[in-house]
Amino acid sequence: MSKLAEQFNQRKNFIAFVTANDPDMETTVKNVVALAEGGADIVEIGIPFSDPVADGPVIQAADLRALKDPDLPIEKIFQAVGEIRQQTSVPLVFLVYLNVVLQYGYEEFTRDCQKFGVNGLIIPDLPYEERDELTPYTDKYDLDLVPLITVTSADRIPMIAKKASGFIYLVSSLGVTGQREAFASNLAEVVADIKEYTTVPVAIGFGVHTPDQAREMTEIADGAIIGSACVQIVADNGTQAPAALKKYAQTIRQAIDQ
Ligand SMILES: O=P(O)(O)OC[C@@H](O)[C@@H](O)c1c[nH]c2ccccc12
Repeated sequence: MSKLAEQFNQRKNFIAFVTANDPDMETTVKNVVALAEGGADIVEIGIPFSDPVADGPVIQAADLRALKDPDLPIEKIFQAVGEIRQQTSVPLVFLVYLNVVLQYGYEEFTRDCQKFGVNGLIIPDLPYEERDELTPYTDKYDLDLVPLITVTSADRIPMIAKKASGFIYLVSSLGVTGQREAFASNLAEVVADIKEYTTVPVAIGFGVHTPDQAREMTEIADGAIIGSACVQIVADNGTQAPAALKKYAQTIRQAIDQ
């Protein structure tokens, strides 16, 4: 079983997200470790990208902060992962746009993911139809390629679910990443539908930010994903973010476990 999927055996998962190099790489390393210490089960690390089409204002702003280093070399992000790995075994997933992977090279990128200790990839702009161009490499280097399912992709669920690995990322509602007050009303049905086709765990993200919402999502599914709320804490606290993130993670953990 994959390390990501295995992580869901113990308890409902809290999956946190931070953008790499926001505000700098040293803080990113500390942020990921702090989130794990606070109770995050999996951490997504966003690779900053100049045209993050699926992202709302909070993560777009983080990408801008991260990219003030004009040519942020991906190697620097891999090195940071190596440093994180010396401090925690928390499963790590890269949230990366396809162009970044293409530029670096499918073989090289997936190889380095394995080498430095990344467990999976989420590629929001990878069309399902092109998934198989990458799976020879993700299989070779033992990485999970986490698919996204939207609440409107009902007829595609069987096809996507059958090929999923790690976990399935269920998008809570239409639109870009960022905080929302309301989610699609049929989330529980979509989860039930997915579970007819696979035993791969399902986590819900997009718009989750309060402890109550996190709990609500883990009642419906196997995990809750929180991105923009974590990134906003980084925006507000800069290099002091690790302590603030740890505290936030503890409140989410408590709400999920209660
Ligand atoms: O920010 P939110 O609304 O909490 O959603 C999670 C999300 O940030 C994270 O998983 C993510 C960041 N960038 C993305 C792009 C596409 C899909 C998902 C993501």
